[in-house]
Amino acid sequence: MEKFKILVVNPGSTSTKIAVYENIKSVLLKTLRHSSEELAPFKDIPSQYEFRKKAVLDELETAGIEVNEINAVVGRGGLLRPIPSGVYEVNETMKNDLKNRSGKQQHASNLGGLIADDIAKSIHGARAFIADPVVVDELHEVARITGLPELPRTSVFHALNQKAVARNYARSVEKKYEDLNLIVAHLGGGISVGAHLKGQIVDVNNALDGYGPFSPERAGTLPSGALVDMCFSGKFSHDEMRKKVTGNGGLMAHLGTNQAHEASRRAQEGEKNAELVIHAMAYQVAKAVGGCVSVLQGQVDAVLITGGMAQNDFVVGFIRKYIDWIGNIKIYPGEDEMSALAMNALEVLRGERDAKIY
Ligand SMILES: Nc1ncnc2c1ncn2[C@@H]1O[C@H](COP(=O)(O)OP(=O)(O)O)[C@@H](O)[C@H]1O
Ligand SMILES: CCCC(=O)OP(=O)(O)O
Repeated sequence: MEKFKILVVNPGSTSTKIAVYENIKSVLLKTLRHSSEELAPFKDIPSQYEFRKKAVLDELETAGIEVNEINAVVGRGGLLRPIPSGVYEVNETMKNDLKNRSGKQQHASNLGGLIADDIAKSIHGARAFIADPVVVDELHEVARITGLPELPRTSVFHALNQKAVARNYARSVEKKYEDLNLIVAHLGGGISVGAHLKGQIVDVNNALDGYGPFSPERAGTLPSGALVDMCFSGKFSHDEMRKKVTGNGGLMAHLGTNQAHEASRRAQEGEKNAELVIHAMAYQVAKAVGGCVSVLQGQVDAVLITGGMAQNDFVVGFIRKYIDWIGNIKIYPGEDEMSALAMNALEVLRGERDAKIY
């Protein structure tokens, strides 16, 4: 069987994850965590481009992996226009949108497709892809409506990992994803809680700058009147307000760190405010899960808790206190994004599926 080498590049808000697969076998898997201090010198996400790309190339060099032997580079997809789930070949339209479409709405995942394309271009014959970007949109029409017609709800979340973990669970119980009703809570730098109705994520919060639980670096749902007044107080620029909502909100605002494991350690060492804030974050996650139970009309096969913070029993313990009554809670610590990205690319390289055109 032909052997394909696939480089996976996954820039998150608080990390850069790098992997290399030879067919289905992982030969490199590395998570670089970025503290708020490390990212502070960068004025915005585009200016992190060289830093994140160098991190990827340095890891390959350290691991002794020859770049020229790579057949495909697959990146986590960013803030494109809303699109169906799937694997997409990086093209000029996509690159243009990754650079320009989102305006002041920014996320590190925008760099995934760009870095993938850049590295692939330097290798003879290599291809560049993204898969299940953060804008995958399967919302039910009723879930889109807000109290202002000009501000509908939008789908911006951990689509890649939500789908990958949900499919893993389905495999583990020998059922089809499309036959199950699942609730998936991804607890990363941002937090998303999605209602999966027979394979479609019909409701999910906007984990970036919309609404939902606050997270290590996002403010989540805020009192809208007070937010409007703050915007017009004259004390903050547009960019500063944006940064409060995404980047400097959540644990960052309350505790000065975007690293939940540090916040959790402080809480367990007796820092009362750290404990209260973590409890509050967990409480908001639990309320979102409860909302999804209603969306699924009580027909829930399982609740899956995943993402970086799912590795932490202290955080997960608070959530479970409020949701254990639902039953069948499964924990998937970390994420399955790297292998999901690699397998998407592998299937295209093997000709088992077509890459979609953006
Ligand atoms: N063992 C752990 N305990 C608690 N929090 C953790 C642990 N490992 C990672 N995290 C937290 O998870 C968050 C990052 O989630 P992750 O999904 O890995 O990254 P990103 O959102 O950047 O893609 C950070 O706040 C990090 O501190
Ligand atoms: C942009 C939505 C997905 C998200 O929040 O990802 P991170 O947790 O990696 O920042």
